[in-house]
This record gives sequence, structure tokens and C-alpha cells, in this order.
Amino acid sequence: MTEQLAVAVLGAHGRMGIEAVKAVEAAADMKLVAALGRGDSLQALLDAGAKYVVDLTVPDSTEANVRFAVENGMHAVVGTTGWDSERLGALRKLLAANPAAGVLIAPNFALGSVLASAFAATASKYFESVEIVELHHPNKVDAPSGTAVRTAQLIAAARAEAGVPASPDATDTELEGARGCDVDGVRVHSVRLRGLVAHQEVLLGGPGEQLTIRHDSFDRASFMPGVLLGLRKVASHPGLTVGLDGYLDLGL
Ligand SMILES: NC(=O)C1=CN([C@@H]2O[C@H](COP(=O)(O)OP(=O)(O)OC[C@H]3O[C@@H](n4cnc5c(N)ncnc54)[C@H](OP(=O)(O)O)[C@@H]3O)[C@@H](O)[C@H]2O)C=CC1
Ligand SMILES: O=C(O)C1=N[C@H](C(=O)O)C[C@H](O)C1
Repeated sequence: MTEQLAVAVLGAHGRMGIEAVKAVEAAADMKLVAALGRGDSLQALLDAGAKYVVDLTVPDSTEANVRFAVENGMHAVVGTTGWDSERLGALRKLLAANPAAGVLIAPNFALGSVLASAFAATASKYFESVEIVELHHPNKVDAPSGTAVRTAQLIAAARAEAGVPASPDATDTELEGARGCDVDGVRVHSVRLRGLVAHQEVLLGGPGEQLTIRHDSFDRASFMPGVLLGLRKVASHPGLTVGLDGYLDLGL
């Protein structure tokens, strides 16, 4: 049998971390060597011999965690939000100095969500209007969701490449926030509602028709196949990969 991947989970006591610990423990090709929460020293990663780190913490912690992992020869699979272009730029520099390390920043690990974002980007080239509605549990601390930001960026890039103009919008007076926020020219609306987990709709409008591309995560188990896939692939993808689609063959 090939050697098991020595995996550590950061944020192990959080909603996602609890699921990730269970998923890694259940994977025959992986061994959970550390499960750290806030306040635990990252030195424990070295003491435990971790070679792979899964970061499911908070936007304020994730950057330092990934830096520690990369500087200490580990690969990192990151689901935490907050990786804006400035942070990604700094990470690229860090990886250039540590070329053997692989880092996956995955705004969403659910395979259906990754597919929905890719479909939406493709479809958006053929519709006049596009807006995103993301809907999450009310304990979520960031808005808009990382998934919505990523989807908007993919849509904006696809439309720019295809020469599609901005979505029409005659609004000239509004209460603050009524039209959501603007991510690369795409309007994103955030709903926080008890009972929800993670959901997103991309609304595409053309003359006399609408296409809605919706994805629902009803349970955090939906993210675990993507976490495990990321762990299995990250070492063979040195450098930075943004989006699980970087490890998939979507053929779009
Ligand atoms: N990519 C994906 O598919 C998904 C990504 N996410 C993202 O993952 C992140 C976590 O989400 P969720 O599990 O719901 O959030 P939680 O708040 O439930 O969990 C985060 C955990 O990380 C802990 N933590 C904070 N700082 C550190 C640190 N430095 N080291 C170790 N642990 C730390 C927190 O501790 P404390 O409570 O003490 O602060 C908490 O237990 C969010 O950014 C979320 O958006 C969520 C779902 C899917
Ligand atoms: O906080 C969450 O719950 C989620 N966060 C990620 C995001 O911000 O996109 C992924 C998923 O939507 C769940």
C-alpha cells in the first residue's frame, strides 16, 4: 500500500473543520496527524509530521496559517474566505520562493457548485443581464460569499472576453444596498437566513426569457469530496491554484 497522506486540519472545531476531521479519518489513503483550533501553536504541525494542511478557519487567520505551511514544506488546501487579490499576490511571491509547495484556494469544495459557476460563466456570454443571489446561514461572518465573488469574477472575465456589454440598469435613485454590491461589474445580493446552509442562484436574462442556475448545499458533507480531492491532487500541482476547477476537467 502507498504511504498515507499525513494531514492536519486547522479550524478543526468549527462547522467545516468537524466534517473535515471525520472525512480525513474515514479516508483509507490519509492519516489525520493533527486537529488544531484557535490558540493552538502551529509548531504542533511540525511535531506531528504534517505534510498536508487543510485550512478551514477565519479570514483573519488563514493567511498566516498558509504562510507557515508553505515555509515549512507542507502543501495547503484552503477553504477559508478572504483571499483578495492582494493576499493572492503575496502568496504567489511566497510560492515562487518555495517552488515545491502546492496551495489550493478553493472558494467552494462542492463539485456541483464548481460546475454551476463554470456553467454560469459560459451562459453569461449569451444573455444581456446577469445577477447573483447567494443565500447562507446567519452565522456566516463575511458577505458576499467567497463563492459569489469567484462566480462574479468568472462571469466578468467570460463576458469581457466575448465583448458583452454591462448588464442594463436604469437605476438612478436607491436606498443603500438595494442593488446589492458590485463585483467586477456583476451585482451580488446576499441573504442570511436561519435554516439555510449554502446556496447560490445566477439569474441570466434575455429578451423574453430567463435562465436560472442554482446550486444548493443542504449539508456540509457536500464539501468533503472536494476537500479530499484537493488533498490528493495538491502535491502534483505546485504553485497556486485558485478554484477546484483547476484540478478538474470540465471541458467548457
Ligand atoms: N470552500 C468551501 O467549500 C467552504 C468554505 N467555507 C469557509 O470556511 C471558513 C470556515 O467556515 P465555518 O467552518 O463555517 O466557520 P466556523 O466559524 O464554524 O469555524 C472556524 C473555526 O476556525 C477556528 N479558528 C480561528 N482562527 C484559527 C486559527 N488561527 N487556528 C485554528 N483554528 C482557528 C475558529 O475558532 P473560534 O470559534 O474560537 O474563532 C472556529 O472554530 C469560512 O471562511 C467559510 O466561508 C465554509 C464552507 C465551505
Ligand atoms: O461560510 C460558509 O458557510 C460558506 N462559505 C464559502 C463561501 O463563502 O463561499 C463556501 C460556501 O458557500 C459555504
